[in-house]
Amino acid sequence: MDTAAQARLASAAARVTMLHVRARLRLPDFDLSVDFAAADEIVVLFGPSGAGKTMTLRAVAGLERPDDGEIRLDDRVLFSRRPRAWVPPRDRRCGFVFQDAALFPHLDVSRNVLFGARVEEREARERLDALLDRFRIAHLARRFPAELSGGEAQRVALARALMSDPKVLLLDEPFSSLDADARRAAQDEVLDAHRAWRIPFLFVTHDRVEAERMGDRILFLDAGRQTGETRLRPPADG
Ligand SMILES: Nc1ncnc2c1ncn2[C@@H]1O[C@H](COP(=O)(O)OP(=O)(O)OP(=O)(O)O)[C@@H](O)[C@H]1O
Repeated sequence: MDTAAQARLASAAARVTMLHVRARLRLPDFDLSVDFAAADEIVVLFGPSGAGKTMTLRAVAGLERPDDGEIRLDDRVLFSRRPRAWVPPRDRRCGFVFQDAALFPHLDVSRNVLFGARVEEREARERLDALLDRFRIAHLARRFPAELSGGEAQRVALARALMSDPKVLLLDEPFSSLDADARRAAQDEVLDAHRAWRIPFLFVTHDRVEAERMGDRILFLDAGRQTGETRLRPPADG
């Protein structure tokens, strides 16, 4: 990768960010109630189907409005019940990688990634090239989503989410449709990206092996409640 572009990606990553999530959300069957913080680490949200993992990510991204609580990135309040505060999703600086990649079918790989851009065109082009390179998808730049494998599509989704220079990355069971080999490769890709970006990653899975492979910390969720927490790796210095 071009060294100037690499440095630019890395400098965006150098900022230390702390995400604070305290949210209560009324759901049809139970109240979701979560209270945790994430530093520049990978926090896995782990639990059975319907536990509230996706809803937690959606609340952080601003796709759901909690009934109570506060969500904060460093000092910036994204949501608060009292006093009232609400930052719309597009201004939250949260990258989101969905279960099925959710690429725009009518846009090629380059345009899908560029869609996340928040900067002027020349800089966006430079970031695009660096990200295509980093995620080994430069040779796929002109292909459309229907012409990609599942693993390639998720690499494009990851590049698109990071294109916006997010302060937090949300990943909702991103690899559940991949076979074992592709899944392992994709997990390595995310671990590698986390080492470079050093921002909080919230990673949802209901696969125990994946949770232990990916997480610095695992938060256990069941029927909307946090039922426990395990730290797998010590916090990074500083
Ligand atoms: N759009 C919605 N409107 C109302 N309730 C919903 C909606 N989406 C999900 N729920 C409910 O909220 C609860 C939490 O769902 P959520 O999708 O967060 O679970 P999850 O832990 O991510 O599960 P899975 O592993 O199956 O994706 C469930 O009881 C679900 O039925």
